[in-house]
Amino acid sequence: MFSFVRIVVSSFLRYRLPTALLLAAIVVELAYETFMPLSFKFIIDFAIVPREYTLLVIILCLMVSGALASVVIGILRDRMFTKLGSRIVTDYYKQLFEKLQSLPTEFYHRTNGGDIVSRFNNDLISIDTFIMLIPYALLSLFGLIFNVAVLFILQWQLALIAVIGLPLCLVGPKLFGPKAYDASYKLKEEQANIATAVQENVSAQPVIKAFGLQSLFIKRFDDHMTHYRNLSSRSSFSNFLIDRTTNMGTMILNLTTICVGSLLAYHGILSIGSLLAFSSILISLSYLVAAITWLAPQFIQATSGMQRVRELLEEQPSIYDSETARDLPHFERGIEFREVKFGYTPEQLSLNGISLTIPKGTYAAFVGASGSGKSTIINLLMRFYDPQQGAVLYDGTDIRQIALQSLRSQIGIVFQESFLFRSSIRENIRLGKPEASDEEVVQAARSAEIHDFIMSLPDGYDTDVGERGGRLSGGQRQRVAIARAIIREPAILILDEATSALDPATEVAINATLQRLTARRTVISVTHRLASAEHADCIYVLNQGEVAEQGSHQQLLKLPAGRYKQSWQKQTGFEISEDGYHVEVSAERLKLFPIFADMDDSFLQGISHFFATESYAKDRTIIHEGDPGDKFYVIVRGKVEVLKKDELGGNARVAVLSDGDFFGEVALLRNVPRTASIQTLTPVVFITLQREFFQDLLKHAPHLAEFMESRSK
Ligand SMILES: Nc1ncnc2c1ncn2[C@@H]1O[C@H](COP(=O)(O)OP(=O)(O)OP(=O)(O)O)[C@@H](O)[C@H]1O
Repeated sequence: MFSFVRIVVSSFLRYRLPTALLLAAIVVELAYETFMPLSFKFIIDFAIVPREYTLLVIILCLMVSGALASVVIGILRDRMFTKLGSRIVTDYYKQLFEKLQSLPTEFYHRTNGGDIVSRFNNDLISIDTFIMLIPYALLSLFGLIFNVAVLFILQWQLALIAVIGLPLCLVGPKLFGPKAYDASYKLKEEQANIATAVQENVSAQPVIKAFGLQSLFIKRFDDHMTHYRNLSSRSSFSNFLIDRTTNMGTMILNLTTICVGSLLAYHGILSIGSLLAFSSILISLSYLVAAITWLAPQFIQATSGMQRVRELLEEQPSIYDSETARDLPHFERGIEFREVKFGYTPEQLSLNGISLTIPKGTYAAFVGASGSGKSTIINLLMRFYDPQQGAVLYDGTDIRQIALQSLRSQIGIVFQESFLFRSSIRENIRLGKPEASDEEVVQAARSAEIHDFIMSLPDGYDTDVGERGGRLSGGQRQRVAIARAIIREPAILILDEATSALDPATEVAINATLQRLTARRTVISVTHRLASAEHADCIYVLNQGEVAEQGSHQQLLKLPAGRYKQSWQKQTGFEISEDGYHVEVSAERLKLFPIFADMDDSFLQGISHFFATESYAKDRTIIHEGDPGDKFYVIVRGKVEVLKKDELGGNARVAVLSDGDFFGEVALLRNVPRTASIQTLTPVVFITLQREFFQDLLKHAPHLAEFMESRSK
């Protein structure tokens, strides 16, 4: 609590003049408010009883002008304070937001989005509410001190009783304050959990609907609510107890002093005017104590809110410019990974001793199965993380010795799903180079081959792209993202699965654009789709965090039984029509599936005509665990995840499948329930074969039917 007061005081001290004026205004108001009850003594004892008319008029005039001055000064103070208070609060918002910009990717991987948002939504708002009450708090606190001082001037014995009794009022806050603080802090944590749960639930609606998980999530939310209810009632009850016990204290105090005061007045020890002044000061004291107890819960909420805000402000970024960091001069020679070992967690290495060099002006592609470490290469190249061993070097300089801003300003990156901000197309492109002229924006859009489309829109470059770019198609979004990356004329262009989430026709078109754009540039591409890497100068095939093979497409195809060759064979053999709605598969390719491996070519030729093409958007559940199985699926393009129900009723990912992978072969032979659910992670094109067609064909080849049966047993 003291640190909260210290932080608030230091925030005010940054604005010394307005703070000094504010305090002066408060002193004037206090003087008037304390004088008011005291006026009874002067009016009765010095003017009415001795019948001093002139003095009476002077006192009344003083009271009226004092009231007027107090009102005017009060309004000025309100005006001044609202400006000062909101400036201080916006400073906190800014500090927190700036902090978020400085925190590394690793922080965002381990922190819930809802928790961060809740620090803005709940914690800063409780601080805001209390700061706006500060003048009121100061008036109440200093009012208490001023009034007690006046009591001593009036009658010290009686004042002593009041002062001894005052701590009675503080018993409640002392006893219940820590409990209220604790409950308030936990309540805020739970509010953050609820925000996270709601945020996750909204994003996961397609999965929730597809798997019929509504009741499971309602049950989980109920658990949150039970916890929230308990914490909320604990927090409020502690605050009520503080309020109630303080009021009891003031009641006892008032009663005692009024009784004693009346007895003193009866015996002529205290004048009537003093008794009246005394009791009205006591009444205002009770109001002040009530005000302070009303403020206590706000103070407690703000203190626990400030604790959570400070936790975030004190978060130490793991990636920052070292004191010796220098700007990277224009990128000239190349990038080197030297014996790089890196793991996101101590238990698992995601890159295990990577050594390679990418010379300037070349195209390097990283390919490999899901989880092989492709994205991790980019995370280290961008210095989102630092390696635990070895080093990443640009032009021979360790990346840790390069100023981050100068490094990233030379890199343009296109992600798999490029985030567009809710503003115009022009502004989205310009984000790549904030100082770019309109001509440069148009030039970048032309290079990304989206200028004509933009010009066909009624608002052209001023068209609002909608939330996350939702008013544009996936391909258009990606082209805007390409324009955003190249407007800065980056020395290095990074493509992180840049075309993987697109439908086949759009993918082909954007790959063609990229091929034109990437000529003579240093390009680093990460992709699971080998066709996108075919033209690279060097392809690195990653396997479990190591480079398993490297070389050009032709060199890699020559490696006998090489990983690349196998993956290439797996991903090729499909002919996709231009619109992407029809896929032909060759008999040769079918032979690579174990179920067809021993069948003769003419039979496979026959089967190939019975494959249907099916396309699905991202986040669709195409197979539910337990459903009857009647189809064999081959992924022509795209990624799916295989999910199995866990003990808690949720779905656990057991594998990720991509181009050339297949599932459900047993469904060709008999009707067995699906053993897992399949959900698309990107738009996916499948070819599928129905059991009834396959079985019909088998009828014409009885020897194969027998063979298949024997294999399946
Ligand atoms: N933030 C993270 N925290 C912990 N482990 C991670 C994290 N990101 C990736 N990993 C792990 O590191 C390994 C390499 O992951 P990476 O994302 O680089 O693979 P990838 O080849 O890009 O896979 P994909 O093609 O599925 O994106 C995987 O085992 C993955 O589980």
